Amino acid sequence: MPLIDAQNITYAPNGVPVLSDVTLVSDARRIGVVGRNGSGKTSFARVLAGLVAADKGQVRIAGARVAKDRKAALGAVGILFQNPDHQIIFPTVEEEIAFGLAQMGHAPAEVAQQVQAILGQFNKGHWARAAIHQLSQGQRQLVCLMSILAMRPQVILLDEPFAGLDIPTAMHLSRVLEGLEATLVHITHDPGMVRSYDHVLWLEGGAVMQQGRPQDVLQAFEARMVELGAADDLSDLAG
Ligand SMILES: Nc1ncnc2c1ncn2[C@@H]1O[C@H](COP(=O)(O)OP(=O)(O)OP(=O)(O)O)[C@@H](O)[C@H]1O
Repeated sequence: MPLIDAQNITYAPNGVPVLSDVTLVSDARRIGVVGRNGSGKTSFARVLAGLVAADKGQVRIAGARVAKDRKAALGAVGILFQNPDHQIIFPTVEEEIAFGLAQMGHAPAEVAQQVQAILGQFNKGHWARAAIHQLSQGQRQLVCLMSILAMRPQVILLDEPFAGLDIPTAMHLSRVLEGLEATLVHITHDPGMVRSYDHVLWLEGGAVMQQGRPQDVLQAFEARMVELGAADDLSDLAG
């Protein structure tokens, strides 16, 4: 079974069609998802992570039925949002990182040891007791990433993780992400971010417009974006 197996996903919260018949079945290690504002990228990420259930079709990541088996999902897939404040629940760094590990069922002593291990890996042992609200946005994003990595998911979903970060911070975080063993699914409206990837999926109006090799998909995507941008007709804007 492929690592990512999402077939014919339809998602219509409160009857509003957001995703229709979206399929991504892949073992590629670096996957990009591109699309305009409102094309359904974040919704697709939430379905892939099992945070919401598809209305039709099913998602398996590393064999786990992510929407049904939440405990297995934590070890299979992690999601890094655009805004760290949408993710952070706890006042201190160590509590935030410990939470997911505890949810996975690890004993308290093991949780404490793994929190120290992941902080040490990033030379941030001194952050353990730090108040998260006193960290910068880039630092809070790193706390979110460490929280995910501590759970060692096989797939990490990145939903525009660089928005709001300055160039050096974004470059640093980008290097950390690219160096990861885990499979990355990187959601972005910026084709430059995923040009070197193995597979790209283009969403348009909640459906797959095209998917395949980045050079093919991104060329078509960019041509379409320039065409739309050049048009005067604002009625063509999504939403
Ligand atoms: N729970 C919901 N109920 C109703 N409509 C929704 C819901 N979730 C998403 N939508 C709608 O689905 C569409 C896709 O939203 P989504 O956030 O997935 O797009 P996106 O591609 O991530 O956009 P952006 O790049 O602007 O973040 C939008 O029109 C949004 O308003």
